[in-house]
Amino acid sequence: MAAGGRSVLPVLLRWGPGAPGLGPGTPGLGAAPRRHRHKEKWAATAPRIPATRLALHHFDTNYSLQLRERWPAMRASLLCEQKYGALVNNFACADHVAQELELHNATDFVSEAAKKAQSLLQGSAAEAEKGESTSQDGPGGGRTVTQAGTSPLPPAPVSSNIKCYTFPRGDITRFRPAWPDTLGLLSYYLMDAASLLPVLALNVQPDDFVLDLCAAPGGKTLALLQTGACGHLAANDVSTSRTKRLYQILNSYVPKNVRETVRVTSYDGRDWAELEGGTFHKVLVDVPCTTDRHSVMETDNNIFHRRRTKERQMLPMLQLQLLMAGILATKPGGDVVYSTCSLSPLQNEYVIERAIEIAETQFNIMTHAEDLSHFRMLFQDTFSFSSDCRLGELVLPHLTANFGPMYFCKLRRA
Ligand SMILES: C[S@@+](CC[C@H](N)C(=O)[O-])C[C@H]1O[C@@H](n2cnc3c(N)ncnc32)[C@H](O)[C@@H]1O
Repeated sequence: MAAGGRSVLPVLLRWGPGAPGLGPGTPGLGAAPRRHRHKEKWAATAPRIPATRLALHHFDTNYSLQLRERWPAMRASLLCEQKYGALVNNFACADHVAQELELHNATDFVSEAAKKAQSLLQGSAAEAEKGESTSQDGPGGGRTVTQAGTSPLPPAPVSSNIKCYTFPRGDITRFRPAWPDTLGLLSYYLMDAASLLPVLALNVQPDDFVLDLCAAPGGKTLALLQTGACGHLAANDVSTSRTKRLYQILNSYVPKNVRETVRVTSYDGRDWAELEGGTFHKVLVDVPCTTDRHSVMETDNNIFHRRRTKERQMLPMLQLQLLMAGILATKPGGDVVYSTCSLSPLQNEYVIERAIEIAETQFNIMTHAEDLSHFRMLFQDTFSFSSDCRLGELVLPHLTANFGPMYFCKLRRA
């Protein structure tokens, strides 16, 4: 591969704030700062509006157009306490953990989905068999075969090594903090349960080489390790302070002999392909985004702070560059999962579409977005999904299932 993440920069730059659809007032990105003669005086005397209010105003403007009558309920959900899932730590001696969680009426939504997938698979196999025998036995059998052939495709199986407990819809019980086992490893990790979906979509297979390009603080890295399937895991994050949190998570949840196999780095992910192009079977690109829920609730590290306007406007560009680096880091035939925790199509489907186009036109790499609609079917008891996504899937915050937002899309490199 001649060109890496950075060398594609001139091409990608055309997709900056000056490009159509990303300029001032563009839905999802907010207005660019305006030059004003009295700006300094204005800035000195204007009342400080908290970043959380700026975020809410921005979302009200854009998401009310995008989501229409569904926005008020989603807005209320974003402003309410979010739900968590308890990712069970398979490395801890935690035999009784599942029992205790089940005693409190929590269920492992991953194994529930796996059971559902299994019964759907058996159902469609039986249907196909029935269709076949009818076609052989009776008159007009050809028609019956066609009917059996049009039944929905069976869903792909779900990794059963990952276990994550959630309380049922409408139940807002909180998990108690995790406790250490005799070796000091914590029993479970509390996270937005929707964050597991990109990891499940990656579908890590035994001995896969896996790259987690934007890994810190490490919830998804930990989930990837729980599969027990990674032949090699590289966890990278440009931020050294956030990488320290990744180390803390590894130290608290993963035994020494396993964490020593994880390669932790702090490179700018956009440069990855220059370092190691085409080497990974599976790549997770969980990009920085407007973190919609955090932005309306927390003042700290808020991307809607006025001094971060430019950074926020450049997010889709950074996301695209990271996704391109992820595609270039993947082996032919390998998979990339891209994810954000934003509702904005500019950070979701548009980034995917542009990446597919650039991979083809600039690098002669063909990629296609995989159909993940079976996720909607398998996980509908736990999450509320959008039905409007052109590519990938989007978990919508809902008052009875207050997870997400979480967008994820899987690209297969030809
Ligand atoms: C959404 S967070 C990742 C969360 C993480 N995957 C998890 O599950 O805990 C996005 C991360 O991207 C990192 N990041 C931002 N720019 C980056 C870059 N150019 N290269 C690599 N990482 C970057 C940020 O430091 C941040 O930790």
